Amino acid sequence: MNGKEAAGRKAIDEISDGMTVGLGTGSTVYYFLQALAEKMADGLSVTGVATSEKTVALAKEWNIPMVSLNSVSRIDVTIDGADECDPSLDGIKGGGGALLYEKLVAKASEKRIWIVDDRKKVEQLGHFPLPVEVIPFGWKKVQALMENKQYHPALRRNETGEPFITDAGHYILDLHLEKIQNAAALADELDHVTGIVEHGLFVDMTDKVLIGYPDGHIETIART
Ligand SMILES: O=C(CO)[C@H](O)[C@H](O)COP(=O)(O)O
Repeated sequence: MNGKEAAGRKAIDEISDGMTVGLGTGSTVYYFLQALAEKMADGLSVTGVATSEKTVALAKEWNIPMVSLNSVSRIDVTIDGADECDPSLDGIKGGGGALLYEKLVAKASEKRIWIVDDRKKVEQLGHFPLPVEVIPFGWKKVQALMENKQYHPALRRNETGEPFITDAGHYILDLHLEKIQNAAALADELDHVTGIVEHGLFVDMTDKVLIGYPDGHIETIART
């Protein structure tokens, strides 16, 4: 057991029969999907809405029925990972490149729960590079703007050195900020830059965080 596995498996307690569940992306969500598949083999019935092609593939492998975001009127709960989470339950997501679909699914959800290991818990956001999804057309203009603002953008690349392409066909600029003084203000600023499709700041969007520790225990922080 490690912290990610502990948190991922604990999230199964949030799921009831008949729910429509948003399925996040990443190595912590992997453990949640595994636990979900086990429960479904025992008779639990849920429908999933995936946040990435990777999650679609895992869900198919584990026979978790999937529907598209367009075809559901509501999602009961979404279980997703995060790259950093601060004491107000704001965070950075998109380390796996799925931030756009993750935010769309999160916004369509009644309840949003993050599963993280203890290394993701921070006092202040920003040490983890902030992913910003940009359209390929003219992306260097957005990069130049981010450079002018001293946001230290770096184009994300894959193992072969090519630009990383998101499931929606966009590029990612990772902003090396070190410290984010005001997450809401930065989110608002990035929301208004032409060419930026989405960013990985999730502000006021999470209801509960399950933090897993290496010894298997869980710390729960809920929005009050
Ligand atoms: O935002 C994400 C993907 O876009 C992930 O939730 C985040 O990167 C955490 O991943 P992991 O659980 O593998 O550490």
